[in-house]
Amino acid sequence: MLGKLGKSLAKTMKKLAGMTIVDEEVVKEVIKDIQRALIQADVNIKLVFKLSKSIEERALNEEPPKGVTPKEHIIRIVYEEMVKLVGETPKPLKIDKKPYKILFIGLQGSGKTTTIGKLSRHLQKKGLNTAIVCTDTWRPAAFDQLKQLTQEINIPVYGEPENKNPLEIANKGLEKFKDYDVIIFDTAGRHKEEKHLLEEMEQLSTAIKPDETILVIDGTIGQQAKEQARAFSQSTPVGSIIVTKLDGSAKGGGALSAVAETGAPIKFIGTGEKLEDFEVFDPERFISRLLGMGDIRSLLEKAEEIAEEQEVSEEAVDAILTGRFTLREMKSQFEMMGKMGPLQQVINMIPGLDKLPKNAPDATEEKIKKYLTIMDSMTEYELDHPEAIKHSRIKRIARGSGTRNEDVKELLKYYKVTKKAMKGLGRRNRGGPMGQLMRQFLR
Ligand SMILES: Nc1nc2c(ncn2[C@@H]2O[C@H](COP(=O)(O)OP(=O)(O)OP(=O)(O)O)[C@@H](O)[C@H]2O)c(=O)[nH]1
Repeated sequence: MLGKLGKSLAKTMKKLAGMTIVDEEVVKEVIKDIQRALIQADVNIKLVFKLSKSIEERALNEEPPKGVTPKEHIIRIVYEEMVKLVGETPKPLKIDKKPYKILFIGLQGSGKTTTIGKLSRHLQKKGLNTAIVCTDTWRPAAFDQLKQLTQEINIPVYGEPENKNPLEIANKGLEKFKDYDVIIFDTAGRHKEEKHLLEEMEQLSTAIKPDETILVIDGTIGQQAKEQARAFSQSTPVGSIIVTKLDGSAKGGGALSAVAETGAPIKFIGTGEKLEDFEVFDPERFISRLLGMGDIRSLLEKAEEIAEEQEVSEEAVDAILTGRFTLREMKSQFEMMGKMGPLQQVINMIPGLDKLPKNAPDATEEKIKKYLTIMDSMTEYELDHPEAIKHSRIKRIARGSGTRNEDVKELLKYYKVTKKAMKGLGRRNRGGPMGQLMRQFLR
């Protein structure tokens, strides 16, 4: 898969391995490497600069969401920007009528005939009855090539190597295969003049009335793919594109990005000479493989989960700012602690609360864990009414949580001090600077 580009990008991403803070130097170095790799892959220089600018801006300015490491954050940005470069959402081929007619166009040698064999196998595997019509009158051997390619998979091919009229062949084929689910039309890839080739495509398109016109582009031509896509789409409306020969091609990245730039969706890619060297093009999957990361999905899911948890923390902030601060709120704060950093650090950021650590017991990670265990042994009533927790309840809670009475008392003391310090906040405007600050630190 785009061998060299993939290798160098995967190597580049490894540079991020030890990064614990967003290190500007490392980010710049990584961007330089990406630039170099993409330019070598013949990606248009303007696109490369646009991409590196967005990566740099986002990497240095966007705060990593809590719970996402700086390394994961940068990988995610690189990944998202690279996906944009090749088209974002996958556009699958939808076979929604019968017979579904697909017209294949593309220059000679682009891999058109081979790709027709590949697609017919792909559709057949999906349970669709597929047939092929060969209208290439310029290269009579194309018919034999198709027959040979599809022999072992039992797909019928219609053609008349002696007939010089492609429209006639197309119509006959259409009639012959009218009961099939899909009919694929192969066309000529050359003419005496390119102009005539495009005219022939136009005529065929009018006669066949295809449900989909697929342009096959040779991935080794790099960014020239853009011009080719334009030229064809001017004579025949091109529905989608298949980029071939991405195996081992140094310029595949250029071809893919150039095509994506025209807005025509890339539906499949060819990755070898054999019928099975063919895959549905999914920009996200493609880029994760290129960056050498199989687990990018889970990384994105993690970021989404954290975003959801942030919504919960907003609720907690609202509760506090409206003056409600029971053990329940404190518990939910503790539960979010893992995502927010140590309480001490959080508290130190709030003006007015900075005095708290001096007379409050330290809230270390370990203590927070213990406090959570203790609160798990409390009843709903106790969580909502901390003032009701006296002697016998303390004893029961300590026993239930496997802690000592002193631990429960320490937790209650911690709660009281915190509540006192928070009291002043409640009366202030929720949208005021204090509210905003609270929201920020809980984010
Ligand atoms: N490595 C590699 N080779 C491919 C791929 N697709 C096609 N080829 C090769 O490219 C060459 C040209 O492919 P064809 O399918 O004959 O090309 P065509 O576009 O049909 O050519 P015309 O019939 O002359 O228009 C053949 O040698 C194929 O084996 C691919 O994805 N990877």
